[in-house]
Amino acid sequence: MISVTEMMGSPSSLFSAYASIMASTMLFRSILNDLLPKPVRSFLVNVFHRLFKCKTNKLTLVIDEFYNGIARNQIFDAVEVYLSTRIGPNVDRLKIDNCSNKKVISIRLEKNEKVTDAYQGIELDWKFLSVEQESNGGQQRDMSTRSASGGGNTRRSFELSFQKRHKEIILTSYVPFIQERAKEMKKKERVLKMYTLGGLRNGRSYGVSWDAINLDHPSTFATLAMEAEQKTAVIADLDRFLTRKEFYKRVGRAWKRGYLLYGPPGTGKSSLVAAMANYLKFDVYDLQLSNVAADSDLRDLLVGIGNRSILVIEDIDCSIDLPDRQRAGKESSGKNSNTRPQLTLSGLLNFIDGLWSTCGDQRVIIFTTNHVEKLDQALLRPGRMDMHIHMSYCSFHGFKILAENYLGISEADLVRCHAGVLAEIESLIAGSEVTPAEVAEEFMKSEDPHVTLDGLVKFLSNRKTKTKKTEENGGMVRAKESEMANKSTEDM
Ligand SMILES: Nc1ncnc2c1ncn2[C@@H]1O[C@H](COP(=O)(O)OP(=O)(O)OP(=O)(O)O)[C@@H](O)[C@H]1O
Ligand SMILES: [Mg+2]
Repeated sequence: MISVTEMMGSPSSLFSAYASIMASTMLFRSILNDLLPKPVRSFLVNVFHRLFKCKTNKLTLVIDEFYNGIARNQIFDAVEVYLSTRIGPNVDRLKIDNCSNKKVISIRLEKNEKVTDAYQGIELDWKFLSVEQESNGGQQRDMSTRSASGGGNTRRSFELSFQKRHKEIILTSYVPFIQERAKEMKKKERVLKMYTLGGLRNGRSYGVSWDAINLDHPSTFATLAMEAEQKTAVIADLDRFLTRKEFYKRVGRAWKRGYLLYGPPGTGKSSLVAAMANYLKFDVYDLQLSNVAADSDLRDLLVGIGNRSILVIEDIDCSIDLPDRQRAGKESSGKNSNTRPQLTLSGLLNFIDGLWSTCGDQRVIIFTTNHVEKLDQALLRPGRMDMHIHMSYCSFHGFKILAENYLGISEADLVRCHAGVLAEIESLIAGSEVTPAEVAEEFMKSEDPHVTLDGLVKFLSNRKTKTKKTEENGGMVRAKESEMANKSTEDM
């Protein structure tokens, strides 16, 4: 980079100097092209460039989006947030998006846009770059290149230029200042992100990565139908987790917490994940294990997860046929040992306990399952998942929360205006295996509370009759079977 300002005087002389340099560069190049072989040519061009380059008094810091091609560069994220407050009249193009229920518009620079800033009297020039990379056919990849926002194989970076003599102050004071400001801003107007697995580029040559969208899930602890003590226990656990940085450090444990949510479909496991994310203000990383082919991909993904985040692995029992440790061991020593290594349960557990624990703070991991009985014991043993949360069928308490959410009727109003139907619902709902999702669906059918509550009574009665019939049929089948069994023993 040539610092013309330092070498020349007025603007017109600056321009003519620049023009003459450009002209001589072009002339020099064309002579070289005609006369000299390529290696000599490139050598001379390098020397020519270096001659001018050594006169520059500007330093440019390059801040790539990804560090090592895997982990997000936290400075990049901070700069992106910080620069959104520094946009001046010279910027022509901006990207905006918003998260409807939060009324927050997030503003980002478009590619090649520039922003100027000043810090302790130092002039600073920022530029945002976004470059589509050529595919390299699976050979060595550019380690700063990943896709973070759905774009293909794009290298996104910021460049910060300033006078060289300010290097120390910029690195030791300005950059930390940006990080601090960004942290404050994020805390105030935090728009949560939901990360899912990105598409594989070039077949498998670029591995796997996360794509982000804004997380706009309305579920909160207030809207969640859950037993009161259970809800209080989960909230208290999260609060404790958030404030125990020193504790985790003192006892030498990674600052992470694991939750296993289990229960039938439609009982609110995914809703609880969203409520936890909204409560903690943590981003969510939704990992579909069935799309992860090998331990090495899993490692890349786990390292690429930011701090203050929730990693969710839904339906752990059926998302992948995780071979248990013994089976995996036997297979690897058998004839298939030279095939591509597959994702194993031990690989998964090791990442949770090992690698991931050592890099990063404030991580929550959540597994959900409909079939806790199918899970490998290794996953259930104490210390692996810190809290097991059973999401069950809708209770009377759960019904009242849903009535308030969906119909806007408080418990007091239910007692006052719908006492008769309320008593019926209380007796029907106990022991009936109706999920909160089913109750919520009944509540969606009409806006008139009388109609809705009567509808729910009908639904619960029907369910009770059906359950009774099924039980009776089951009983008859069992009686018939034992009768036949008895008969066959008598015949012998
Ligand atoms: N406990 C609950 N509290 C409030 N709403 C609920 C609850 N359970 C279910 N719902 C409603 O039902 C819908 C489905 O629930 P959700 O996806 O959370 O269930 P799930 O347990 O994750 O089911 P699955 O096991 O099929 O993934 C939600 O969008 C929500 O509207
Ligand atoms: Mg779910």
